[in-house]
Amino acid sequence: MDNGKIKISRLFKSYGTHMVLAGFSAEFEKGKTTCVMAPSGAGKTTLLRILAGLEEADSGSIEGMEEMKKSMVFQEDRLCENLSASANIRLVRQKKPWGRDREEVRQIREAMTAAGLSGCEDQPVRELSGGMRRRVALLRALCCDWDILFLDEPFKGLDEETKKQVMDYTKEMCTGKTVIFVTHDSKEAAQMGAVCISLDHKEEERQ
Ligand SMILES: Nc1ncnc2c1ncn2[C@@H]1O[C@H](COP(=O)(O)OP(=O)(O)OP(=O)(O)O)[C@@H](O)[C@H]1O
Repeated sequence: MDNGKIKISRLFKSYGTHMVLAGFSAEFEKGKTTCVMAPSGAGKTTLLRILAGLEEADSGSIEGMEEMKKSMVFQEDRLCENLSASANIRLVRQKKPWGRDREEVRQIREAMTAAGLSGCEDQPVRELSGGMRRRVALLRALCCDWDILFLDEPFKGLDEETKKQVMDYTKEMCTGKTVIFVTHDSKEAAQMGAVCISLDHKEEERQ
């Protein structure tokens, strides 16, 4: 086993009679961003959920990520509506009460500023716009202790200018780390400096 790679071999996953993953195999290089591209419904989220341990494959193997701490941005924001933006970001961190750890306050403020959310720290997320909530969800996943990050269309719904700002910050935070990124948009993949692989292989695998 090559320690620098995550090796996925012949993953199968069906829902009832619907085969979503039909023997998917790939290698993801550690320390790099890999983009998984495929049309809608091809099974990208299913693959991420299996890799993140949220769902089991019917068969196949995944090697090389046993010890890795995982973080994920889902397609949905999955925020706690009544908590503030900063409290949502801190939910998945080990922490002292907010304000006691000056370094943490500095880090979160800096991240929020980088994502264009300066001034929203104490605002309940139910009062934020869709694009602001998306960025809180992204920061929550980025600002915790992780070895591998799964991004499921993380920039969806952001306007072009905000998207560029947030992508630049995300790329900086992901430099040298292992990221698996799902998108439909090849421009996003290029901007993230990602190596692209396709999931659109089902028919040839079935033959
Ligand atoms: N829990 C489930 N039960 C039944 N079918 C499911 C379930 N989850 C996903 N599917 C089906 O599996 C297929 C792949 O879904 P998935 O969400 O993985 O695709 P995707 O490539 O991420 O799509 P999109 O780009 O639209 O998000 C779809 O046909 C979907 O309806």
